[in-house]
Amino acid sequence: MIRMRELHKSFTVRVKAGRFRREKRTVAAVDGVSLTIGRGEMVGYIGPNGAGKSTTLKMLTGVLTPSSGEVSVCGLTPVPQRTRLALRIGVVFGQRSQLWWDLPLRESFALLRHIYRVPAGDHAARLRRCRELLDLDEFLDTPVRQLSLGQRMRGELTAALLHGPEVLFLDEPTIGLDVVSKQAVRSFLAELGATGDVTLVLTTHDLADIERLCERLVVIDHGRVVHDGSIEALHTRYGSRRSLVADLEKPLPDGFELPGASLTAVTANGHRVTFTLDSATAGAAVAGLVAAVPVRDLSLVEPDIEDVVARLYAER
Ligand SMILES: Nc1ncnc2c1ncn2[C@@H]1O[C@H](COP(=O)(O)OP(=O)(O)OP(=O)(O)O)[C@@H](O)[C@H]1O
Repeated sequence: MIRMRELHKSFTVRVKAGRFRREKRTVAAVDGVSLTIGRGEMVGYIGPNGAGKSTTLKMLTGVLTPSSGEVSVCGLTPVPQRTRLALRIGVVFGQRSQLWWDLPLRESFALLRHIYRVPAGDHAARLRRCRELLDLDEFLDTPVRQLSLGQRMRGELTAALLHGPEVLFLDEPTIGLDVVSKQAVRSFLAELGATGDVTLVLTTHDLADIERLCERLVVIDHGRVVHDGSIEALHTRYGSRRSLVADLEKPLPDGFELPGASLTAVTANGHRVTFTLDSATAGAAVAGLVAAVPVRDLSLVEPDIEDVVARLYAER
């Protein structure tokens, strides 16, 4: 559905060199990305600020011409075949709007139907589904400029889907949304993905989006792919470990050691301890702990994707 081969995009920028001089410098925003994304995949495309995510999406959607390399989406070459491509893809850029600010949402949707020449029945069915799943009804007649960010984002998602695209590109779809709106958007996308009809490529700095939605995670840094695989593969590669958190009746005896685990945190009163499980199984660690000291409560904490991604970014 999406193919990139040795895709490059460079920008020429002028930088200050001395008091009066400016020098031309070339920034390789995307520096040899090769990826294939199949029909129905949900792919998280992440990376630190300036990594090249938006530039990649702009090349995939026909906004920017690549400096070199090949790109195809739905069998089309995005820039020269942009008009045909627009009928087959949906795009949501969190910071930009595709709606008409002065029109009520309902009228924006009606205009889009005409622009994309969507048969009335298909349009009505898709809109009905979005209204239900994204709770649009209470603000369908409000001009877009008066919508809250969360309401507008739900409108943007609907606008991107009304023509029935095969691929949906989302750039930071949950940025700035409150917890409830974020969950509404995520559940909606999860449901959309579950149908297997839409291929979804999502960039985000909110890793909860990825955990909830994407089986495949592509990490890009300095314009290059540094990881391509599942979240589990990322944990395995970076040696993420689970932790055992225990509330104790009294502090641990001096010099206490748990084989195969390391003590990583102790509260000031010594009553809450955290062990990272290196080679010990959770069962063995719990048994070792309860044999040494009376335990009030225990929990096992899965490795945090934020931690592993922070380590990956820091390493580079
Ligand atoms: N139009 C442009 N002109 C010059 N340089 C640009 C332009 N667009 C992007 N860049 C540069 O290309 C690099 C990649 O930018 P890009 O916007 O793709 O990053 P990003 O991964 O989307 O970052 P963020 O997470 O901050 O949105 C950056 O160094 C940026 O300054």
